[in-house]
Amino acid sequence: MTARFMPRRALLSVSDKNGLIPFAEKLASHGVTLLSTGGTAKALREAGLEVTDVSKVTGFPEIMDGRVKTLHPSVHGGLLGREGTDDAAMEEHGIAPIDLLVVNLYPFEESVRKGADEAGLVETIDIGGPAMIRASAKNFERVTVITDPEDYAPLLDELSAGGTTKAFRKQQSSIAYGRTAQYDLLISQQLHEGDAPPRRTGTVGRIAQTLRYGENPHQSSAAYRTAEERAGVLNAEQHQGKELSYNNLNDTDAAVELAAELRDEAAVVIVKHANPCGVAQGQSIADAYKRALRCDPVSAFGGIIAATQRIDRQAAEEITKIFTEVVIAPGVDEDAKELFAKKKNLRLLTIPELPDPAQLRQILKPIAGGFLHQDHDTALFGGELKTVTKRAPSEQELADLRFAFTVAKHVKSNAIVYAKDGATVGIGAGQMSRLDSSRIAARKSQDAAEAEGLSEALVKGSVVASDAFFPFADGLLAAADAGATAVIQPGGSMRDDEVIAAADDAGLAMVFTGMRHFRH
Ligand SMILES: NC(=O)c1ncn([C@@H]2O[C@H](COP(=O)(O)O)[C@@H](O)[C@H]2O)c1NC=O
Repeated sequence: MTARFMPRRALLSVSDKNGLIPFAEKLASHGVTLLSTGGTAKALREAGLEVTDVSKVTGFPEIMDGRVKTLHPSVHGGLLGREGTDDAAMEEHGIAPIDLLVVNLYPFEESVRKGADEAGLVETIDIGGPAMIRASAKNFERVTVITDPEDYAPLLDELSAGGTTKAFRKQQSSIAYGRTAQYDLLISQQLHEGDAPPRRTGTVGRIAQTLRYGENPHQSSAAYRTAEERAGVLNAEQHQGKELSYNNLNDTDAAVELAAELRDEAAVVIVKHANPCGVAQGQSIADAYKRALRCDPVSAFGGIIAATQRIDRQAAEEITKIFTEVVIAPGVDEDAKELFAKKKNLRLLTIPELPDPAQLRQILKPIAGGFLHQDHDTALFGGELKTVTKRAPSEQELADLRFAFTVAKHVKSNAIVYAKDGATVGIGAGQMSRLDSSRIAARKSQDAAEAEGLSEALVKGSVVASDAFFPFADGLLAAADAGATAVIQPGGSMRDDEVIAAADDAGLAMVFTGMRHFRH
């Protein structure tokens, strides 16, 4: 039989007091004596529970606005003392064991979300709480530590079964160290200043969802939420459809990030395998969708759609004409929902707002023995756009160039994006040569035109964006041959002069952005 241990004395010190009273009542009904800190003790007392103030145990008042309340040998000795090993020391110093610690920390994460100033952040750094959590978690042989209110019920189940098992205590200890690690990491990141990378970093998330599998069925997987709680797919409300898979989450995230950059207009992004395969602005979401779909209707089948505005019935009518895996938008009209409901396999998600791209923070990429860290790619241009050809782009070309470059930033490198009238008309992604990306984008545009029965490819009279400079004139000439009239690229190649001369010979207008956007 599994040995169970019934706690006799518990210390409760919680910032989040949700569920505290019924939980404490049950503890008391199991004969557990309650100790508590100021605010928690007050709440318990007001509910009619018998509770001893920690200051009685320490013989010391809570001082410095709560900065020091539980930091005392009577508390830490009570949590750390080993049964059998430390009995004499405890007796000598009059320390009574504490068998159960229930703590949730000062709401530092909330202060970050609310944009608290430095003083506000500092005052919500919990010191005594993590110290007690770590002490108790070390002593899981005897002590149970609860750091999440969601574990109140499982603990009470244990007590009803006669007490906690070692397995339960050890599991809670593991949860507790994960909690303090997450808390301290966020504090460290918030205090970091300057452009130099932090000495230590990483990411600690809290499990949001166990996924059926990872990218492939033989890979186990889960999704984790970090403390940022940024608007996005992990915080979206799902209205219908099966659970999101790993690939759905990854693709939807890519779609939302690009949609966020276009959020000032009605726009639609269609993503497949984390690459956009059709992006367009329009008079409405329905219009934008139809224009985005034209770019590559074959790839769009089974795609992920992100819209920048509410989806109405008209848009839903268009979207439901082909099979789509996920639709995400900042709202969906009721009559549109009715249409989507007929497509049982479509996952429909809403988010209150699209995230502000400037708020994105770090990117971590695991590699053997560690990981790479970089800031998010939040900017678009390095400064003013520079016209480098004899001919300057027209106003319409300029608008399309900006749009195409924004899309190219979100296409896996090498990225070539053709656009016309605020819609992509050819996208070449992920090739090892820029020339191949250019050719693939033009060919896809030809295919799309043929599917529509048009005599010429959609790229005729378009503009073209390249995520990095054209190292040779060949990629640029391929774009000109395909029918592009203007080019946007970062510039900076050793052969810029040759590329500019080729552009002039072909009658192209070309602008340099001064900023590259590799994406791998
Ligand atoms: N300073 C201390 O010794 C200390 N001991 C516990 N706390 C925190 O005080 C909070 C509870 O305070 P109260 O019971 O007064 O509402 C908990 O979040 C707990 O983690 C402390 N506060 C901050 O460090």
